[in-house]
Amino acid sequence: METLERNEKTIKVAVAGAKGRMGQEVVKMLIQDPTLEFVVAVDSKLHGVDVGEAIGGRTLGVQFVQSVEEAFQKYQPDVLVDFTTPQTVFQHMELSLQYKVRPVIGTTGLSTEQMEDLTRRYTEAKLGGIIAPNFAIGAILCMKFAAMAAKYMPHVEIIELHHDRKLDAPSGTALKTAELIAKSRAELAQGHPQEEESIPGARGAEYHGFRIHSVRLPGMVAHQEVLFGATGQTLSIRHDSINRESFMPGVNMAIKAAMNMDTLVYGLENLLD
Ligand SMILES: NC(=O)C1=CN([C@@H]2O[C@H](COP(=O)(O)OP(=O)(O)OC[C@H]3O[C@@H](n4cnc5c(N)ncnc54)[C@H](OP(=O)(O)O)[C@@H]3O)[C@@H](O)[C@H]2O)C=CC1
Ligand SMILES: O=C(O)C1=N[C@H](C(=O)O)C[C@H](O)C1
Repeated sequence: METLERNEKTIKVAVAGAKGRMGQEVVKMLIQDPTLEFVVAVDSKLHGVDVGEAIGGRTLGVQFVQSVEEAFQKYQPDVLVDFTTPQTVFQHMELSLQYKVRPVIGTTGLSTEQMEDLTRRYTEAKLGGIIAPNFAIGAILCMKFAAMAAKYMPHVEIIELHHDRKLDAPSGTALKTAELIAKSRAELAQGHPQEEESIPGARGAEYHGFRIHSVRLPGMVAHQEVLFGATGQTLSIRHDSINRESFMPGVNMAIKAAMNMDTLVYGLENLLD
């Protein structure tokens, strides 16, 4: 049986959601980086099964355990990478805090209140970690460019497009983009004041006076277009992730950065600037 080499100087990483679309990419990335040690994965239905075999690759000598708590108790990882569901991620972050395991969270769908609560508690505990709604560098640039443009072209709508297995809407990326736009543009109610929807939802979700539209279709991965309008001109800023490898340099960077941080940050841009 082929097994991963163990090295005391590496960063020990646990993965929650390793059987999922993103989790499988994370596993591939971890086993290619000799400075990272993939020690355990979490999946309640697959406990005891080798992760490599479960995701259709070579045997890795790393097994699934039933819960994040079991992973922490048995393997004492330095970092938890989480790509699970909006319903489970908050509890995983509470356990990370309790066991002092640094979280690298890609899972979207945490509420603003949950995020504020976690940020306060992690800061008090001086435990570093990151919640990033998008780990692709192009998506971060899309958000930044959109925030810059909104200052000069405040009429804006966001269209985000994803695969049809996605649970949350709007996407975490669209929400973060919207937050940045709302901060940089003057408050403005867009569209015709007497506008009416003949089919409810036709104009999308309203956020601080502008609209967010969510498209879900098979064949899509992760895409976002931010559209601006002004007299006689429009501007479109678009990002496309055409595969899930696009997120991996960001996840790799976050794992390493988390080891040297003592606060919880929201957004990959916090590690870049
Ligand atoms: N930040 C970023 O750059 C990106 C973030 N995402 C986000 O990542 C998340 C996952 O996306 P994706 O990989 O497509 O989703 P998937 O549904 O493919 O994967 C989620 C995985 O989590 C597992 N899971 C569910 N509950 C638990 C639990 N309590 N403990 C351990 N594992 C659990 C699921 O197992 P089972 O099916 O057996 O329940 C599944 O294998 C989403 O929130 C998505 O928005 C996605 C892409 C990029
Ligand atoms: O579910 C996805 O796939 C993605 N989710 C994240 C989000 O909600 O923004 C990041 C990326 O868009 C892919």
